[in-house]
Amino acid sequence: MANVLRKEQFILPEGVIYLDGNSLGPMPKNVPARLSGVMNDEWAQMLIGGWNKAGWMAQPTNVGTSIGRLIGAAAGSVVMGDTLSVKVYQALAAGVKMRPERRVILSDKGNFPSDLYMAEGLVGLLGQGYELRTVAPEDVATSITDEIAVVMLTEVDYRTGRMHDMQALTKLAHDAGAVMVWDLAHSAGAIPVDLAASNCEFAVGCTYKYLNGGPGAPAFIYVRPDLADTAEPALSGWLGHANPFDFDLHYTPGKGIERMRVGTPPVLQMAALEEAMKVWDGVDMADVRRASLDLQEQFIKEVEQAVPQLELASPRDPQARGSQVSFRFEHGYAAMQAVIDRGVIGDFRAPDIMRFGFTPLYLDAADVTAAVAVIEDVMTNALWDDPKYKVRGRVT
Ligand SMILES: Cc1ncc(COP(=O)(O)O)c(C=O)c1O
Ligand SMILES: Nc1c(O)cccc1C(=O)C[C@H](N)C(=O)O
Repeated sequence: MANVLRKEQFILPEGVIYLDGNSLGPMPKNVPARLSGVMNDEWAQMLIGGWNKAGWMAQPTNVGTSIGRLIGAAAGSVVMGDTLSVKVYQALAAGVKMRPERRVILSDKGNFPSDLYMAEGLVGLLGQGYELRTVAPEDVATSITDEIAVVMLTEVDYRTGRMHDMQALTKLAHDAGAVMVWDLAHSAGAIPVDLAASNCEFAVGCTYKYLNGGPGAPAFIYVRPDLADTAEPALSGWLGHANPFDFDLHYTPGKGIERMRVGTPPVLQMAALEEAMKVWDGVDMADVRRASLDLQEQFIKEVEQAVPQLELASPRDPQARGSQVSFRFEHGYAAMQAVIDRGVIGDFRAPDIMRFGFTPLYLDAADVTAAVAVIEDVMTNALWDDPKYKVRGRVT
C-alpha cells in the first residue's frame, strides 16, 4: 500500500486538527502563487487576451479531465462550471427529457436538501403530473419501478456517511428503464468511484470538499460518452452553444460534454482548483480508501472506548461507509462548538449529528488520537455544558 500522506503540501493552521475536509478542504500550499500568477501575469497583463493566450476558455474541460481520473470517467466526459445545485438540475432535466413518457423522479429522504429542492423546482416547472418521489434510503431498490424516469441519489449520505451501492442501484434503474444520476459530492476524492463501470448516464459533484478547490470552487458534471452528443441541455447558455462566437439567435448545443457548459467560467476559482488537483498526482484512490478506513476504524475504536455516551450514527461496516464518521449526541451542537474551540474542527448536522471527515492526504493516526483526547475531555468533563456553546449562531 502506497503512503498517500502529503501534509506538507497543505496549509494547516497551527494547533488545528482538521476533520471537516468533507465540507471544505484546506488550501494546498501552491494555490496562492498560482492565483497571484493568474492575476498579475494573466488578467493584469493579457487583459481580454487571457481567454486565448492563457487558455482560460479550455479550463472547464481540462480540469474536468483531471477530476475524471479520480472518478473513473474517460477524458473529455467531465466539464466544470456553476454550483453543484445547478449541475444537479442540468442532469435531472436532461435525464427527464430522455424518458418523455415517464413522470417520476425518485430520490431518498436522506439526500442533501438542495438536490431535492432542485428536483422540486424542476417538477414544478414541468407540471403535467411530474412528481418527485422520496423514499427511505433502504427502500430505494424496491421503489425503482417502470414509472420512474430518473433515479437521483447521492452516493455517500452527508449526515451519516452511509453509502449506496452505485453499481447495483444503477443496474436496477437500467433494468426498469430509468436514467441514473449520481451526486458524488461526498465521493469524489474520498472513495474510489468507477463511473464507466457503473454505466450511469449522469454524475455531478462539487470540488470544495475532498478536492480542496476552495470555497465556491466550480462543480462538475459527467455525461456518459455515448449520450454526450444527444443529451439536451435545459440550461442553454451561450458557452454551451456549438459556436458561441457566431452569436446566432438560436441555440444549437455544442459538441459532446461542451454542451453542459452554461456561461463564463470562474477563472480564478478554476485556477485554484486546477492547482489544487496537483496534490493528487500519483495518488491511487484505492490507497486513499485503505488509509481513510484505517483512520476511521481507529477513530471509532478510540471514541467508543473513551466516550461511551456517543452513539455511532455511521454504518459499523466500513465497506458501507464513505470517508466520514458521525456520532449522535443530544447536545451535539454545543459539544461540537466546545470541540472546535479546542482546535479539533468537525461539524454538526441537525438534529443531533457530530460529523468528522477523514482525509488521509493530510491526516494521520497521531491526529486521530489527539482529536479523540479533545473529544474525551469535552464529553467526560461536560465542557459543552456552557451557555456560550448553546447559541445556534454558526452557518456551517
Ligand atoms: C450532496 C450535496 N449536494 C448538493 C450540495 C450543494 O452544493 P452547492 O452549494 O455547490 O450547490 C451539497 C453541499 O453543499 C451536497 O453535499
Ligand atoms: N457548500 C457549503 C457552503 O457553501 C457553506 C457551508 C457548508 C457547505 C457544504 O458544502 C455543506 C455540505 N454539503 C454538507 O455535507 O453538509
